[in-house]
Amino acid sequence: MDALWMLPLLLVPLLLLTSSTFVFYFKKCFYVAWMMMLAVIAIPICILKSGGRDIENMRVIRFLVRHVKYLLGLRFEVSGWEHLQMDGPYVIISNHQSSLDVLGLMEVLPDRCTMIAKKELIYAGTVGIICWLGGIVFINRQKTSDAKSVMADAAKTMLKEQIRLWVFPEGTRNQKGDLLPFKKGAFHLAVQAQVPIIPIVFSSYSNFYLRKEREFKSGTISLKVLPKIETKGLTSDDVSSLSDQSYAIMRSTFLEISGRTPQSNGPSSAH
Ligand SMILES: CCCCCCCCCCCCCC(=O)SCCNC(=O)CCNC(=O)[C@H](O)C(C)(C)COP(=O)(O)OP(=O)(O)OC[C@H]1O[C@@H](n2cnc3c(N)ncnc32)[C@H](O)[C@@H]1OP(=O)(O)O
Ligand SMILES: CCCCCCCC/C=C\CCCCCCCC(=O)OC[C@@H](O)COP(=O)(O)O
Repeated sequence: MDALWMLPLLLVPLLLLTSSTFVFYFKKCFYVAWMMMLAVIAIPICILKSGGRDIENMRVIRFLVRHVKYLLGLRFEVSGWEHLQMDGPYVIISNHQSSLDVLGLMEVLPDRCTMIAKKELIYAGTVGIICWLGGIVFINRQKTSDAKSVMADAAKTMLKEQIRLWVFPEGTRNQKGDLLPFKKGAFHLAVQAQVPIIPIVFSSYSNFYLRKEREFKSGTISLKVLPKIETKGLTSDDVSSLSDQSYAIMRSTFLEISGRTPQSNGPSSAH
């Protein structure tokens, strides 16, 4: 009888665990904290292995991040692996819905591949440090001329050091259920380096992750690697059509693997 007063106390955690809003915030905080902690482990390993900023550190980061999907109840179904089996440098472009994209990215990340990211990420504590150690190229989105010159340098480095770069051409995270119009940087980069573009499409997260509704359930994400798009012989005059071509195939793939039809999703290719 004495223990009866404890019943409400036991009910509180039970209610919390069944509340989807609580699960949402818990999983989000856990994700950030866990990645920060993984970065703490990765930093000394990377420094000991390669002495500082080096693209080879991405192997360490990839290895350490691969289990995180299980902790969040996420699964990735990858198709089109064969399109990544290619020698030499290339530019990967993919849609960008959330910071959770990092988990899918690490599923398919080829060797000698790093990313283009906004410069603010360098201030993200231990994650920022690991991004720097992994050779991530930081751009200032507020200053187009700076971003362009960093990308032009990146084109040279890609060839000199035989590296691959992953760019999110939408330029920002987007969960509107469609792709945002593409920015041109990734296409200039590929044309300047004369390397192929490999599009990779993540299916919509809307069946398990809804920011506004504060829902973060378990879910399966389809990741589709598409055939390369050649840029040999193209010039800056071809950048717009290259971007339009990439947008069209990625958008139709996005709608297809997200279980939607182009007609059911508002205006087509809204550039
Ligand atoms: C253990 C813990 C692990 C943690 C792991 C962490 C992994 C982290 C993963 C991190 C993931 C982080 C992910 C992230 O952080 S995503 C956010 C950052 N990424 C991006 O923004 C990439 C995509 N953006 C672009 O490509 C933009 O175009 C840039 C940023 C370059 C400029 O954008 P901006 O908005 O300022 O300008 P604009 O696009 O309107 O272009 C203006 C004009 O300039 C022309 N132009 C553009 N570029 C070039 C060029 N290179 N050479 C010559 N010309 C060029 C262009 O054609 C246009 O001219 P016109 O056509 O109108 O005449
Ligand atoms: C000093 C502490 C600062 C804490 C900041 C928390 C940092 C996040 C930590 C762990 C998350 C896991 C790694 C995530 C890396 C992904 C970054 C990302 O997705 O950046 C967003 C960027 O693409 C587009 O930015 P906007 O949508 O334009 O905005």
